[in-house]
Amino acid sequence: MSLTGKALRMARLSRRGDGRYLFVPLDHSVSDGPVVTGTGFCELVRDISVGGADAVVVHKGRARMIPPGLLTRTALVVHLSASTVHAPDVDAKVLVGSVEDAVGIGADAVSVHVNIGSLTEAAQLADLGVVASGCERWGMPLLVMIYPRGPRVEDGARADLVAHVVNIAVDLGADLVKTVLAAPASRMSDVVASCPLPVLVAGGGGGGQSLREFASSALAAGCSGLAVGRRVFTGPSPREAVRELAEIVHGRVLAAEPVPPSHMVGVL
Ligand SMILES: O=C(CO)COP(=O)(O)O
Repeated sequence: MSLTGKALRMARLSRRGDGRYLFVPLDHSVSDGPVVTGTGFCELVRDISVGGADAVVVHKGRARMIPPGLLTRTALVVHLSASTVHAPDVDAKVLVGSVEDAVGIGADAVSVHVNIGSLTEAAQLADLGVVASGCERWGMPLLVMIYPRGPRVEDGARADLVAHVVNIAVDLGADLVKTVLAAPASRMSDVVASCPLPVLVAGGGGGGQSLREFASSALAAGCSGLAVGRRVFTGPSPREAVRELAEIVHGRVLAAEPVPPSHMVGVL
């Protein structure tokens, strides 16, 4: 692959260079409410980085609060979509930023969320098209978070539906796709086989499965990675949770890496 902005940034997204990805989304502060108390955010990012995550996913304003020293080994994905639990339609994602915003922040990638089957699917697809064009112009990798989700979707974990939505992301310009783990998890291999791009699965709230079981079943089905948020940052030790996940995703324990000194963490 020749050196382009997209190729260089894509390489930064897989920290071990193995084409596997462990992302920790922290965009829940927009959708659901604060992830941690104000001053704890940088410590959380530090734990996530030391634990071995490949990237964090945050909105642009929060991204500006992360001390740069924390993002030398862990990449930054700026999320461009938003909706909240208070909306009349929680599935109606809107764009709240641009690829140019993300370039200015120094992002390694942007992400966009699309709910196929939602009442505003058409607008979300149009937004994806705009962002994908911007990503091509700027050499910015595009992570598309795409789900069968909305009033017209009876079973959003059905493998054929999941295969359909990931291929929409492929057709509209994604570089990486994030979606739901199909149920049963063994059917996720059909989804992965249908998709020419790396597929990451979202962590979800648990549903009775341990984090290790969830992660192992996703990787066993051929997924290229995970995006786990709540089960990292609501647990007793985000650093240990990330370490455990990194071992499953990358297949080996991280060699001891120096912990960034606290002066690089700063305060909010
Ligand atoms: O990708 C995700 C949110 O953007 C997944 O988050 P959860 O692990 O909290 O479901």
